[in-house]
Amino acid sequence: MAAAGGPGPTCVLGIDLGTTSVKAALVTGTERGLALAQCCSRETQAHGDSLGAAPQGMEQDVQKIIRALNECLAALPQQQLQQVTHIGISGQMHGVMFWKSDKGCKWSESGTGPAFKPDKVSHLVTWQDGRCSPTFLSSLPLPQSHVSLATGFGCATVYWYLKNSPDFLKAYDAAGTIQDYVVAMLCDLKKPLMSVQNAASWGYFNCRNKSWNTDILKKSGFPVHLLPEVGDPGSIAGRTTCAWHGIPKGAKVGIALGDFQCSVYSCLTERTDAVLNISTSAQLTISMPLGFQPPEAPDPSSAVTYFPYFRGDYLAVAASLNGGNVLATFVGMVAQWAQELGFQVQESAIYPRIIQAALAQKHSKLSVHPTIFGERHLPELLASVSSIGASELSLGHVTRALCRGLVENLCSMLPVQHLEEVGVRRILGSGSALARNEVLRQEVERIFPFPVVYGKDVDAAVGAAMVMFQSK
Ligand SMILES: Nc1ncnc2c1ncn2[C@@H]1O[C@H](COP(=O)(O)OP(=O)(O)O)[C@@H](O)[C@H]1O
Ligand SMILES: O=C(CO)[C@@H](O)[C@H](O)[C@H](O)[C@H](O)COP(=O)(O)O
Repeated sequence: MAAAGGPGPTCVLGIDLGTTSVKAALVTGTERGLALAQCCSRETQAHGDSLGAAPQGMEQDVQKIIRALNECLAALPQQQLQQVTHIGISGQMHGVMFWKSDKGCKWSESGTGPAFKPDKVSHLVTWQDGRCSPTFLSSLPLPQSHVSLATGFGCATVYWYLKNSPDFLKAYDAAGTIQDYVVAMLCDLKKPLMSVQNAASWGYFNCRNKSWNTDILKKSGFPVHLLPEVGDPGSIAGRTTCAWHGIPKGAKVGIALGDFQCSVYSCLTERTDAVLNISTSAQLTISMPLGFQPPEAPDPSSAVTYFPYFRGDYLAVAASLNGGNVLATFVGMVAQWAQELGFQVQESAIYPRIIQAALAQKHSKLSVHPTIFGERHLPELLASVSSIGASELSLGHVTRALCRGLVENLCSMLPVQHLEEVGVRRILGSGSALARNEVLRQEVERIFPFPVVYGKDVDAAVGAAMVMFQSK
């Protein structure tokens, strides 16, 4: 880990509000550098198809996300939480939730000190939401942003509500990502604050002048009052207004960050590193040269987009919609088939079995193109399987081919040859789906002609904490 920056914090809490799980990490600063003292993760189980009325909608129950957050903090050692002076928060990007600014949560005594629960809040419409069809998106004004607009992006979702359920928006006066919501509750912000990283992920945001496309949005009736204030990644959003799970009142809270950028920040040390993150989704990324500015207009057909990082830097990212979520869907399919055959099998028991089965099958001729969720640059190209030989039908063959297909799909978006041309010398692996799946790691090591180094499965939470050590 990087060395602590100066006399600053000594104990920082990092949080990642991911799509599948919440991660918390306690990072301490010592004279020998930063150290991960404790960590915890809890699955949110927050998904639910019936949560939202929209077709292809993908919403999460904010109560369940915050419950997982509270469980994580309650599981961390109290005496270390009492030493926390800074809190860094990251989370799933693009998504949007709404709340009433004066009734966003209710504080009460929990077993480990004051904690909050959501009050007048909406569900979280996540980055996996598909309610905004290509036809609907093309009916919206053209953004002045280098990021192409896509379904699941906050501004697109707000437009959807404006057109399909305008009364829904009238019930709220604040909006943000789930991580912006948590920052606003901890610091009692009347107006949410959002980092450039998350603003860029919503669409209709100009990263060059760090401002929303307010004129364009206003002309089309967009409720611009819902747009958060925007600040620089790494800046301080405020201080906690009360003790929280033993963390003293007055702890500095960083502006909320993107989970992907924090995963990268946790491990990226050389500009010749490429980072491969496989969590619910998957990303392959390289640093752009200092001073790089993205093009004024995006190329919607490009598989690579430019994410704002820290200190005005950008990352070139192959951001796939198909990562751990494809494996999770495959496991769910196996569980469903077993149930239809009269057997009850827990999904948590299926993961180790399919991984063991695939470890016994070093090779598989099956070819799986795994994009069951499409890709933003090719939304219509769904998954396919080919080269299906009679001897290739075991659970091990299929799992091995599926893991290989996930990695090959990322490489089709950001080819190995390009990595070699820009001087990449090492792959840094992050994300739980990678950390927990040896077959996936084997396929990564088979496909990339570079050494591969792996982080832990709490990378974004550690990255969010590390950012606080650099803050003033
Ligand atoms: N028991 C398990 N063994 C291996 N992989 C798992 C297991 N449980 C979940 N996963 C994988 O981990 C992924 C979630 O990773 P995680 O880092 O928690 O996601 P996020 O950061 O997006 O919340 C799932 O999509 C699934 O593919
Ligand atoms: O889709 C993109 C980027 O466009 C991904 O970075 C996506 O936003 C992130 O994976 C989400 O923030 C979800 O992250 P995770 O829950 O998969 O860790």
